[in-house]
Amino acid sequence: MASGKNESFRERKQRLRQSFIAQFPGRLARARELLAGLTSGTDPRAELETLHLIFHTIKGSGASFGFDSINASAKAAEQALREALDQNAGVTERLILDLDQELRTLEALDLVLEASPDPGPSFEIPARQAADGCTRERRQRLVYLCDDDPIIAQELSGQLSCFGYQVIPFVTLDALRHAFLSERPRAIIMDVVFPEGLDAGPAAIAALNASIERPVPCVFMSSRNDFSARLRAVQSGGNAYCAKPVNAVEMAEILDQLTNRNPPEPYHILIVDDDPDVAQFFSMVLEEAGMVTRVSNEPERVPDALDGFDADLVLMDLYMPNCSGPDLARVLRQMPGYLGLPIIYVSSETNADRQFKALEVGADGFLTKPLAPERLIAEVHLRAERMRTLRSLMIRDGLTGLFNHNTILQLLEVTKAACRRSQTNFCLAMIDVDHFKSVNDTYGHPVGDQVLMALSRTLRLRLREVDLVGRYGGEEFAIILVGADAEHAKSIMDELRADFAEVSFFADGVEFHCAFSGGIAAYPQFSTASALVDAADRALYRAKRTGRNRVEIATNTTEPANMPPAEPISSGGGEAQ
Ligand SMILES: Nc1nc2c(ncn2[C@@H]2O[C@H](COP(=O)(O)OP(=O)(O)OP(=O)(O)O)[C@@H](O)[C@H]2O)c(=O)[nH]1
Repeated sequence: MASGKNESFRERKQRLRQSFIAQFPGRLARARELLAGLTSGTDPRAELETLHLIFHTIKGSGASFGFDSINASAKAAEQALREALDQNAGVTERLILDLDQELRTLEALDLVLEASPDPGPSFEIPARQAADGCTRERRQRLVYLCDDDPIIAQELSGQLSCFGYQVIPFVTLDALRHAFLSERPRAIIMDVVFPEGLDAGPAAIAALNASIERPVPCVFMSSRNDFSARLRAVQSGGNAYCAKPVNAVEMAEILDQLTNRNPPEPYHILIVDDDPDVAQFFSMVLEEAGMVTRVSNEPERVPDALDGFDADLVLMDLYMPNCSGPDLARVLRQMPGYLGLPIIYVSSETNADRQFKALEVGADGFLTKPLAPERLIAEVHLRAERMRTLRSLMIRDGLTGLFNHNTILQLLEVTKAACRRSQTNFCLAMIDVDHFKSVNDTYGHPVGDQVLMALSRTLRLRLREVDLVGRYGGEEFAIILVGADAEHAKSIMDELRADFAEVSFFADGVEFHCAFSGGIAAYPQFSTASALVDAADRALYRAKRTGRNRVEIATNTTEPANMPPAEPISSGGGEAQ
């Protein structure tokens, strides 16, 4: 681990420990004061609750900052108070004596002495996500493809280049080895059977990887689909296996995963803890692991903190003044949008019954303090990842991976509200594949699906991160271009249209191309979501009516809303365009 980063983490941790040490006497004094007034107080239960919270916090924070000496006494005091509260036993002499004794032990501690030197973190925090994901996404990635059949090698390389990969085909293993020595590719696509032998492909990959430290990701492709071929491929370090004939769209998806084309958005974690030092400590650990955090020390502020944060997960303290973790979880569960938000308690509460009770209100897990940073990172990562997967299933279209119909409409509303506030332009573009029925009728539905997947990939790859792309339905797509006026949006869509028309599709040995038409409606000329959709749709139909393979801008004039009759697929060369 780089020492600079490690040192700064240690320094910040040290600062939080110092803050804990500085606050420790004050917390004990407050406990002493409450203890002295216990027998004469007007609301002994409330005072017992406050005392319980103080000892609980001391125990949890102390453990988090590595003060083991605090644990036994704080735990004993907390337990005695918990029992008194649970049994409604009130303030007994025994309880006061026990608390007094534990408090004396704590008051006698010298944390300053104990605190130095700081042992430092005993863990490695994974490196931050690279921040240049967007630039990298647009850069072409070098891939080697080796197949002794020159037609397959050329065809597949050509198709994959439409998906943003620079694919170099080789027809011999020797040529591949030679190229590998001079420049390392991001991935290799490898045939299995070569003139050298039935397993020559996997053997060559195993040999190449044996000579380097980090193996290059490899996808095997073969007309052999038997178990032993797949086993050999796995044993040679293959990451994926495609049976021939290879589908270029699927292969592109595999390459995306292997070359990490779309680095994931960092996880967004909200930390709720009434102890600012503990909250800061968790925040520091998670941010060092590349996550984005927001901290709230007051439960009543949590809804505001969640607003606009797009949290993947909430880490929540169990005992907080005025509003416990379970109460807060209940409040959130009753608010629109937070029903499925994962809530994980982080507490030094070890009693299984109380943990279970806290979970019953709809929380998702319990992490017990003290919590080693690497465990905190792993747990948060795992749960946030699962949340993302589930959420993605709900908001994305299964075929293309784009936002589904409902989601893109919701995003249109959200964009409109944000752009109204910031007085920013945006456009809605609706596009529709031309003569798509003919593609299905001529080449079959699965080939039609490939066209839709290829179009969605073109949109995802070429548009900016801030643009939002959804499958509006069937062969129609909706794109929200933030910050663009109508003319700018038209030039972007025209460029995309030209790119897409270049993509070669192959079916039954026939090459064909597809095109799309588009309609653009600009905000604030059309100022509601439904007016935008309506206007973009009408402009789209004008584009269809006036020849297809073109993009039109919506005007305020009334236009006919009916689709023109679809023309039959053009003959000659199998062109669907
Ligand atoms: N393969 C495939 N086809 C789909 C899907 N969703 C809708 N379709 C087909 O898309 C076709 C749309 O055809 P039409 O609306 O007649 O229009 P078109 O042939 O694209 O002609 P124009 O839009 O007038 O250029 C229909 O045949 C639908 O069955 C899908 O998910 N996959």
